[in-house]
Amino acid sequence: MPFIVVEGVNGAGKTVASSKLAEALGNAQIVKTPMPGFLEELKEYFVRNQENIVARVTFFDAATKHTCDLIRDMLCRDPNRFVIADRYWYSTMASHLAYDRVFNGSKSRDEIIEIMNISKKYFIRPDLVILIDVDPEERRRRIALRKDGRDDAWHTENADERLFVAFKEEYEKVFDDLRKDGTKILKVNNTRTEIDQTAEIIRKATGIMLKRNTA
Ligand SMILES: Nc1ncnc2c1ncn2[C@@H]1O[C@H](COP(=O)(O)OP(=O)(O)O)[C@@H](O)[C@H]1O
Ligand SMILES: Cc1cn([C@H]2C[C@H](O)[C@@H](COP(=O)(O)OP(=O)(O)O)O2)c(=O)[nH]c1=O
Repeated sequence: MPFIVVEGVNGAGKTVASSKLAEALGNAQIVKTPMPGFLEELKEYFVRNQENIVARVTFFDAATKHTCDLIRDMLCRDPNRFVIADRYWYSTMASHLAYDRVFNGSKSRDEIIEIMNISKKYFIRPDLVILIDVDPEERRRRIALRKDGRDDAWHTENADERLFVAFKEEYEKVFDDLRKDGTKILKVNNTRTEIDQTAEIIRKATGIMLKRNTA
């Protein structure tokens, strides 16, 4: 039941890396958090809403649970299939703590952690979590190259480097906890490598860490 999560800030290269990894693994399916089509209008509302961070995190938590339920079904139907999640619980935790810090002076920090720790019990634990990192300048360059130029991690005109820095710092804390509970973590810096080089690093490391042949 191989379940892999790909995490990273927006523009890190999660989507590209997930599809390259799925290609290399063969029998693999990619899911997203939130899944396209999951309560889209509400998602748009909450993506714009930075004031009520507790309502926002509750929505994204439910979206993550929805993705998790799909993953469970997929893994039950075909135990040999790899499922790759482009964002998961860790995004929801880290992004909302970052939001709260930058926009609300960490007013709701304890509440976000409490909500997320309740929901954690319902989540399937991944076999491997891949964290893709990218330096700020390169991330800016890649975001600017996007068709609409939007920084879609935040979908907001208030998106700025403070959020990016806070998101990365919160990811680090989330990953410290993850390491303590024994989850396998692969950290890859995607700043100075070409897409195919990054894909190759991830393919090889995934094979070794999951003891699978990914050649
Ligand atoms: N190693 C790389 N070198 C150059 N461009 C990259 C690299 N990895 C990803 N990109 C580009 O950066 C952009 C963001 O990648 P994407 O996979 O959409 O990121 P994410 O899903 O994390 O937001 C895309 O245009 C992608 O083609
Ligand atoms: C999981 C999660 C995602 N998001 C955001 C990140 C994206 O902007 C959006 C997902 O929208 P989507 O357009 O589906 O993904 P992307 O643009 O990254 O390919 O949801 C949160 O704000 N909080 C969360 O907890």
